[in-house]
Amino acid sequence: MQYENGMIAIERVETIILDVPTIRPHVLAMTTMYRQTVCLLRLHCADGSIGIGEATTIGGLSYGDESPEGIKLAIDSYFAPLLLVGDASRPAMIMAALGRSIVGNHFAKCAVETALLDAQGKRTGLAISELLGGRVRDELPVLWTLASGSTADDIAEAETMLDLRRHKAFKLKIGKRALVEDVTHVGAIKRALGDRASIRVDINMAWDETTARRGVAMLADIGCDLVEQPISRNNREGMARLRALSAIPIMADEALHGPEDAFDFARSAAADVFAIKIEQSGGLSAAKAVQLIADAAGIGLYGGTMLEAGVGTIASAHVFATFPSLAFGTELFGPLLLTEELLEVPPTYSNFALSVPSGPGLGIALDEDCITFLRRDAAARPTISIAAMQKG
Ligand SMILES: O=C(O)C[C@H]1C=CC(=O)O1
Ligand SMILES: [Mn+2]
Repeated sequence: MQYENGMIAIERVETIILDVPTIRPHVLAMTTMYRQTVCLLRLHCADGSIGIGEATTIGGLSYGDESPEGIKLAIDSYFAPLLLVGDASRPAMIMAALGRSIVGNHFAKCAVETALLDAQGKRTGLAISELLGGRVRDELPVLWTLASGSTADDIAEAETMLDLRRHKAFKLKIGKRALVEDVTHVGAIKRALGDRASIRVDINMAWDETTARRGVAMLADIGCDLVEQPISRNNREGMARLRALSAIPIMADEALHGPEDAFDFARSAAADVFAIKIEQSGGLSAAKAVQLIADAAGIGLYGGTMLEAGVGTIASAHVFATFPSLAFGTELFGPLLLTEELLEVPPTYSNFALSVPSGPGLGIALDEDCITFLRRDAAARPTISIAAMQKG
């Protein structure tokens, strides 16, 4: 229904769970990923526009407090009734209404806001980055995570990425093994790559503060450039103490759940850098608010990922493209970790950067055959093989 007063109804809210294998096991302190599970959202609007959004987590519930299945349930049961009475031409009004009625659920809110802005962009002819105030860059530097679980394989992978000119900054996932073993692993990779690459580490909260104090000093000595979330997301004072002692920047990730956390981190001088994630922040506008707080406080910025597939990655890219300064680049490599490409035209990675699409909305289209193939609820999966699909 298109209302006489110009309101545009949302006629259908569609959520789909997709399971996508990873190209290799991805070893993090809290889980090893063999696949990525995506909750895909489509908002079918009365003017014929369809907005798409994505909510993706890492390792089900092992990283944060929302899971893809839980997000689907929340959207189907609690978001949909509110969306179905909303005006799709007023995304901010809908998001404010959702904020009043639904506590938390940041990942689900992010998927909804992405889909609303995608539809709004399609109907106005503007890219999401332009709807968010305008982009200041068309390309984003992209790092790669070395997390195969083997030092030799990680070095070989990094050499390949450098040869391909795809990545020249690498994040190593540590915290699972003993401290000295981890530092030896980082040191071996740094020695092998030398000045050709920037090496950073992500501990994913696996250390206590005492271990972190030793670990950060050891990492600084071997040429590591950045330490991400070394301790619990609940230990903000510990982060401030580590930051005060550290010779290299300390970055907050898991502890940052939107503007309120960002404000408190800035006030407590508890991080040098913020890893901004659109899902953890509670949506694209909330991520923008985190950026503004960081800029005002002189905190450096890094564009983070929840290892989203194409939709969430491009939504993040639109937001990060609006950041005036992005001193530490981004890690928007999610689609490259997956064996299947969900988009009709894959994201472009070249010269160590991701190109931000410029078409209306997200500027992307889903590959419907691939979605049909990957959806968990497919009654009968098509017999066509993935290899055959890739050949076209
Ligand atoms: O940053 C995280 O903690 C999660 C994620 C981002 C890149 C990666 O490999 O894992
Ligand atoms: Mn992290």
